[in-house]
Amino acid sequence: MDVVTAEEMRALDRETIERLGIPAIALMENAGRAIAEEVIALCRRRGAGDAGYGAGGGSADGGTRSYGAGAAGSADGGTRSYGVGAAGGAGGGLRSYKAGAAGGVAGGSGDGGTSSYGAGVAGGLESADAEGRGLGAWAAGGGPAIQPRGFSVSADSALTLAAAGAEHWLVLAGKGNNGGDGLAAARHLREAGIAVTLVYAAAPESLAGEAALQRDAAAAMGIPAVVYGRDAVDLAACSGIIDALLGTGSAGAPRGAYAELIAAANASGNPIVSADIPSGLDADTGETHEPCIHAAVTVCLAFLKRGLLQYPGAGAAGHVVVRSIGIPAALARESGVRVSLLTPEVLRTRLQVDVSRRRSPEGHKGTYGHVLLAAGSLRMSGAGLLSARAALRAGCGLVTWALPDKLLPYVIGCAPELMLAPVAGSDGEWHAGTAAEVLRLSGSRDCVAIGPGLGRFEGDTEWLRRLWEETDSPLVIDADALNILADADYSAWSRRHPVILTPHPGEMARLAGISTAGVQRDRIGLALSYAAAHGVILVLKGAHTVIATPEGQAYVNITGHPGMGTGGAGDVLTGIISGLLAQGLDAAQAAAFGVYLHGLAGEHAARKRDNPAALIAGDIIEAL
Ligand SMILES: NC(=O)C1=CN([C@@H]2O[C@H](COP(=O)(O)OP(=O)(O)OC[C@H]3O[C@@H](n4cnc5c(N)ncnc54)[C@H](O)[C@@H]3O)[C@@H](O)[C@H]2O)[C@@H](O)CC1
Ligand SMILES: Nc1ncnc2c1ncn2[C@@H]1O[C@H](COP(=O)(O)OP(=O)(O)O)[C@@H](O)[C@H]1O
Ligand SMILES: [K+]
Repeated sequence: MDVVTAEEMRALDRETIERLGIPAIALMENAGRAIAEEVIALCRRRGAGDAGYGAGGGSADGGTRSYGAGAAGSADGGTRSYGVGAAGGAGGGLRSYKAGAAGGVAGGSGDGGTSSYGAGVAGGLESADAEGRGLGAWAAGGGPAIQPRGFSVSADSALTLAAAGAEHWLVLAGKGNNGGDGLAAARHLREAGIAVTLVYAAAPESLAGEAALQRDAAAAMGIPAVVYGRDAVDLAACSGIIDALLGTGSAGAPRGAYAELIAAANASGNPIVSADIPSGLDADTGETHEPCIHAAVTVCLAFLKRGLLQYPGAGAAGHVVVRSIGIPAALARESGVRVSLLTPEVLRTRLQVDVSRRRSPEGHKGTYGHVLLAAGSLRMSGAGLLSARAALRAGCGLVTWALPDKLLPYVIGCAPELMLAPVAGSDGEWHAGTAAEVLRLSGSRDCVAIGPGLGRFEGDTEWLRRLWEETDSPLVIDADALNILADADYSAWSRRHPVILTPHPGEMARLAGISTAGVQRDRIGLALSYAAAHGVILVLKGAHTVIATPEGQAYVNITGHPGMGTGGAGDVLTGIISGLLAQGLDAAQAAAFGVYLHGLAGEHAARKRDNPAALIAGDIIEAL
């Protein structure tokens, strides 16, 4: 699934309208319809008493694929493959992305529009609803009790709601195309029997283009409308709010009526469904302006926007559903969009990773590679142990752990599967003179990982430079080895094999020479620019870890759990990536798949505890 900036989205929009000839109003209609369907899905879930938004009914849409990324996301045996709706329907290409914390399989909206009677049914509520209405209408019309062969009738299950009369939604409409999307949604909701009132943020006469057409269509249907600042509006007096104030055309903090409506909507306590992005969010960076909508659901149109994946924006967006609106998905790649969500599909198709981690029937330990780890010091020997054990669990054949010799007696037996290679360090610390020994050990290894628990020592820059320049295999650089790099001007260091850097935001700040807040402001943008400038694979850790390649490709991971914020979790990641490298994955594959597996293991580990706060790094290894 591709992830775009606002500018890329505008270019894709133009391309669709101008080159493919798909009218802008058609895209807006599709957007409005999609938003209305998601509002109805939310109403159904609420009717079913589901407070979280992750447990809706199944999908009747053959083209609907849901991707669960919540803490207790879809339990699919750990493969996280897409859930495909049971029955066929129209409307292919609809994809949803679930980022909420609530469990369950994300419920797509049903689209039984072209299905024959009784087929194309969604799970639970939707099917009963669709059939019930269809029968009722038929009977009321006095038609035959038995349908003639070859003739079929069905209600539009996507737009049917059993208790529609209990709902009244306000549509907050800005004067741009985002407002136009909201106005189109209002008509579809009205068609579903839901009461709707439009709340214009600006004088309706100021709307232009397609948004003005939507304004006129809504007026022609007699949908009631008020103008904020001119008419009295009580945002608490409704059952839900569509936020169609600002989208990707938003610039800076919301002003005037927009700001007041956003604040009032948040204060109303009503669920808010945002069109495309929550108003007040920077669509590119994920920064939230003051004020910013706190949405229950965001119906993102056509492609995921970067801001919806980056915190705090990802938090403000609630449950994110990406809906296709008629812009061909393939256009993104063709137009040079280089950021994608790290899904199993992306791992398989774009990164060519064998996600099954299949073993050859005739394989042996030599088949799966050998990791050399230079890590651990007196006070942080556990970091090395965690990395080494994680590398083994990632499936590599052998792991040799090079460590200061004083530590040897203490770690012998901790992990009998490991090979230990003591180097000079009678005080339990690393020394510059060990470079030659580490280099010798690295000679017959498939990759080298440096850093967890390493500590700093005199001459460490020159020590790292030698390993950087002379090891004849891919390198993974973590923890204190990153701090050594940050203090060195390593741009002149030569390197023949790929390097993977795995900084957390604090380490990234030191590497980039900016503040940690500066790192978090636009993680995707920073990861891309740093990786390209320094010719490294960059793994910027934290919630929604970003993996960026020197060639300008980035992947955003959504596996993981807040319980993973615990000492040593990063050491485990270093081990996993190294273990995958040793098995022959290339650097981008190992970094991306390693991050993905690490997050997945964190989720599994969190589920095993009574409370995920109890999670410790070793649990992640055991859950691999
Ligand atoms: N493929 C696409 O890109 C499509 C986009 N659509 C929608 O169009 C949106 C983009 O529409 P627009 O480019 O018209 O822009 P927006 O509708 O996001 O906002 C632009 C309007 O808001 C005002 N504005 C901007 N920043 C403001 C601020 N900080 N405070 C107050 N007012 C502000 C501007 O003066 C302008 O009138 C998307 O987010 C999406 O919802 C859909 O119509 C379908 C097609
Ligand atoms: N809220 C979160 N959601 C997902 N993953 C997280 C979260 N918090 C931490 N992690 C993951 O846990 C790991 C922590 O790494 P790091 O900060 O380097 O820990 P340490 O240095 O103690 O090993 C990273 O891979 C990070 O992405
Ligand atoms: K919006």
